[in-house]
Amino acid sequence: MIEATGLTKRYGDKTAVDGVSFTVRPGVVTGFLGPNGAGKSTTMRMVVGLDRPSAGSVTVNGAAYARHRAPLGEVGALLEARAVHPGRSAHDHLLAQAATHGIGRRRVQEVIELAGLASVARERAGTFSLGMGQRLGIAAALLGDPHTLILDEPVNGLDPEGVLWVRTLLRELAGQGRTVFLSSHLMSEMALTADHLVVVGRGRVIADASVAEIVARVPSEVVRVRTPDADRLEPLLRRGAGVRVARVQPDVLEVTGSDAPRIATAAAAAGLVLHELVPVQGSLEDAYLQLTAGEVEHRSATGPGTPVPARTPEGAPR
Ligand SMILES: Nc1ncnc2c1ncn2[C@@H]1O[C@H](COP(=O)(O)OP(=O)(O)OP(=O)(O)O)[C@@H](O)[C@H]1O
Repeated sequence: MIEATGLTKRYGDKTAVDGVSFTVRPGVVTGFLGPNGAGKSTTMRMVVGLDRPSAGSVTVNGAAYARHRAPLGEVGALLEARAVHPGRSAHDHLLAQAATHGIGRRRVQEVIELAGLASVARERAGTFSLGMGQRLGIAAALLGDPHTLILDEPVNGLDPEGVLWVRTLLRELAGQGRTVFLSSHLMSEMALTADHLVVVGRGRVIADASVAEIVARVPSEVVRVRTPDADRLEPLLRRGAGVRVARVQPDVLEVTGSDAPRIATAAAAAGLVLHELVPVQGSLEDAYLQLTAGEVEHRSATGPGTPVPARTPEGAPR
């Protein structure tokens, strides 16, 4: 369990984390989301004592990280995957960490195999790809068989097999009753991996709820209608003011600007049969973009809805 209370970090005039309070519970995967610069990494660094809070506090399993006698057995963290001596092999890197924390050689071999590093464990870590470096960072986080895992962007650079491995591993660890706290900018992956989300913007918590609750906050705009009478229903629905209808299959319409009761009423009045009438739920990405719309510090020129500038054949913007 991670408990942050009024956690604050200032760098000079800049308040990176601004009075953040949240609880990360055991037994579930909790995702930590927020735009670039929102304060996620700073918060995670404070959890493991790499940054000292300017105000407030954070505990792991009831005590500040530094107060734990065997911190690697309490918390495993992946914060900077590249924090490895490039001339050292993955095996030696893990062995050195294990030796300084009273962890045996057998556990080193276990995490090497668990992370899929067996074939490259004797190679210099400096030659590793981004994905292999991530695997090594995750192996190091697991070394002490910790109750709590904190992972900053664990799937960054991983291939699809690696992404699936991380997802399965984290869900298994949470299933064993451990606390799993991870950040990622990949919304589709977060939707598959996390049960609960803490969303931050400009250093403050803007949402703390289950994935399902956060997705449900976005009103469904599209209604999917399956009907053998699509040829007659389509023009009927189009008569409604502001209603748009897309024929996505011969017997399926996607309707925007109306709702399920109005569509059902119109169909019934005309004696048309419906086989399916489903409001289509928005994605986590839609919900996240709505939540953080006013919180983005570093907005790209081509945000959602912004036209992409046309390019000349040479590739230069016109
Ligand atoms: N050591 C530092 N000195 C000064 N400012 C810092 C320092 N570390 C972070 N910041 C600032 O604090 C804010 C939060 O940064 P942080 O890295 O925690 O955000 P983040 O949510 O992890 O971002 P990202 O998604 O880009 O990784 C940013 O504005 C950043 O520039």
